[in-house]
Amino acid sequence: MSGTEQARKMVEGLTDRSFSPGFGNEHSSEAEPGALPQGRNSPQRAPHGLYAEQLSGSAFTEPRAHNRRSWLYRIRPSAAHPPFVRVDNGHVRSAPFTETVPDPNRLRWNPLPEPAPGTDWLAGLWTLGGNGDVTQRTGMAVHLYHANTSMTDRVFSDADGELLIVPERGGLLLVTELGLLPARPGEVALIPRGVRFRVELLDETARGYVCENYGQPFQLPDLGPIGANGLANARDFLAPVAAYEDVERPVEVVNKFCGNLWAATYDHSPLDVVAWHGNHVPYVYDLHRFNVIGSISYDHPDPSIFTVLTSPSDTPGLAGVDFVVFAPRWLVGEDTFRPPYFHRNVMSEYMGLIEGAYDAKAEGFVPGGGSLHNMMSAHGPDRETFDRASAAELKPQKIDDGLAFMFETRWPVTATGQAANADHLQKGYDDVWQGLERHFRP
Ligand SMILES: O=C(O)Cc1cc(O)ccc1O
Ligand SMILES: [Fe+2]
Repeated sequence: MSGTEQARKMVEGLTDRSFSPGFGNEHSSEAEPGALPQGRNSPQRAPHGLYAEQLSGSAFTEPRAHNRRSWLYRIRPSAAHPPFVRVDNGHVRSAPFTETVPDPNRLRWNPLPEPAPGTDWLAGLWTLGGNGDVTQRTGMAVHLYHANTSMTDRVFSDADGELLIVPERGGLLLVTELGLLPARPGEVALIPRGVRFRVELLDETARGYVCENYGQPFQLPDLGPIGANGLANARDFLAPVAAYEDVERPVEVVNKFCGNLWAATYDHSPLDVVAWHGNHVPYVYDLHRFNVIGSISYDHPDPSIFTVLTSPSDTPGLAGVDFVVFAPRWLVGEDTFRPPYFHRNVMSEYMGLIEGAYDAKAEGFVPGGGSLHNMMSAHGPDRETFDRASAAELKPQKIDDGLAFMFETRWPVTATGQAANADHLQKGYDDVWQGLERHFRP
């Protein structure tokens, strides 16, 4: 059986009981009866001879509402490993991004080229740009991936931040310390800072996007006057249940630490957590569950209304990074230019397309590609979209042929050298706004 078939079989075996729902919950799970200690975290001898280990994602002293940690009960402690040594960073880059100067121009890329045979998810990870500083735990990076092979006897963890994975083509099976999470195009998965995982492919190739968030963990946005329900509902986020592997053979553990990749070979799989409890957990979310709220009178609402997850910065209301989705919805605005308006924003916007088309761009913005509109850059509908939307008959219209998203950040995104010089960087993107004639004739 090929790796892909095996991964598919594992996913077919998953049921509703293979997931623990809720956002930010205290989850608990055991893969063997009695493996999870009751009434305490650190008994003198953990059940079944397991080792207890705490993994924290926040300082111990942070307010309870922000406090994140999980207790893992594992076959061997993570500490049992030889020294980590530097390995090639491949196409992975980190903040501070200094290979190019921040560019005020509007940039747009085609999808990543085909990977060489035998490229796994980590080898296929390619950094487009970002901001902040990994050592200060501020900012974010935009990565893309294109892979054709499952990770085998190697796992990855990121000390620099959490990873929001946005598959665009091909399903993934994330085999994590806390259990199994499938993530297909249209779903997003989050791996918390420091959690080890392996990516197996459910299809021949896998392509997608990753937001690496160095800052405060993503949380659900406050709803304000929207009320107690809406946007992404907490119950639709799914954490895994405990599932461990008992593998005694060399496994390479790659750790991204302060911008570089380091590796140590364990003599066993570190995905050996038999039971766990806590709230520092991976999760998956189906973007089709997003409850889209918009204008039912007039005007195009600001895209903050489409926020799925937000990573607050130290200034209230000013996100280090927001994850925003443009999901199928009805447009009913009267006397309204319905697509995104022309704008110059203080926030910087990286946009990607998961399927179909985006309502502000008639062509050139394709699934697997992406655009970067840095702070204050002028953008909005291309000429074709402007002409069409200005003349359209305003009957109720369903936008149902596209799923686009945005990583929106308070700091400008500086491109990596490989992104600024990529063959797949589109030439002449500015032209989409050419030919917007003057109509004003006083
Ligand atoms: O297409 C964009 O540029 C993103 C965007 C969408 C929108 O509906 C309003 C403003 C905005 O920046
Ligand atoms: Fe924009």
